[in-house]
Amino acid sequence: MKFIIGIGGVTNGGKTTLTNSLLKTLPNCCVVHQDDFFKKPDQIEVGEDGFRQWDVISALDMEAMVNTVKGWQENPVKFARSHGVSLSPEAEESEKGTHILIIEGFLIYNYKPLIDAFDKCYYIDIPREECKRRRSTRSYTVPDPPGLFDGHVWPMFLKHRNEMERNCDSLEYLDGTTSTEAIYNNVYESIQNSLLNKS
Ligand SMILES: Nc1ncnc2c1ncn2[C@@H]1O[C@H](COP(=O)(O)OP(=O)(O)OP(=O)(O)O)[C@@H](O)[C@H]1O
Ligand SMILES: NC(=O)c1ccc[n+]([C@@H]2O[C@H](CO)[C@@H](O)[C@H]2O)c1
Repeated sequence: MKFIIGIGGVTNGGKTTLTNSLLKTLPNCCVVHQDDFFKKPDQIEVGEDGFRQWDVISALDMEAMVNTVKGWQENPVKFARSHGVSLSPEAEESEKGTHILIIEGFLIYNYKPLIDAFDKCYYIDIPREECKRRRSTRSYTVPDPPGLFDGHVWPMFLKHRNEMERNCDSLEYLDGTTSTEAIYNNVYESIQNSLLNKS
């Protein structure tokens, strides 16, 4: 059985933290991080507002991301091996066993060719001020210029959140201000229930 889990949500909501905990405990579990598909800085458009437009879908090579997901769907055993993920003896025999893929990122529900792939769609939310506070402690490969959060990151987040709600009808919202343990326990239990129902 193949099972694809989406961990979406606002920047700094805790997607990577949750994903890393799930990767440690879910069996035969691979991951695709949307941030790995950002285009190079010189390919990112500069908007009328003067900011490089990082928080839009065209900043990402989504075709390459979808192809990576297809690679896992076609041969999860080969994908796991080439990404250093160890498999249970049962899962080593291709069609036997359960293979899980986590797709993690801030715009994973805003690209139509990806939406149908998900068996489960989680979405982590945090309030604006908490998001701004957490973001100010982070350092990305390209540091945020002054004013980026208020001028680009948050307005784009609001736009995409509306768009996503129109695209997806099976989102499960998670409160990213609760403890990392509480979020993990909640999601782990929900995944176990879904796996039981699918098998
Ligand atoms: N439940 C939580 N409570 C408080 N802080 C948290 C929680 N989860 C994550 N954090 C903190 O928030 C910051 C962002 O976490 P993380 O990298 O997991 O978010 P993200 O959603 O993957 O962000 P991005 O998409 O911008 O990379 C980190 O400093 C992390 O330690
Ligand atoms: N990973 C990167 O290359 C990069 C560069 C510049 C900005 N970002 C930010 O990452 C967040 C998504 O995780 C977005 O809010 C981008 O602004 C990422």
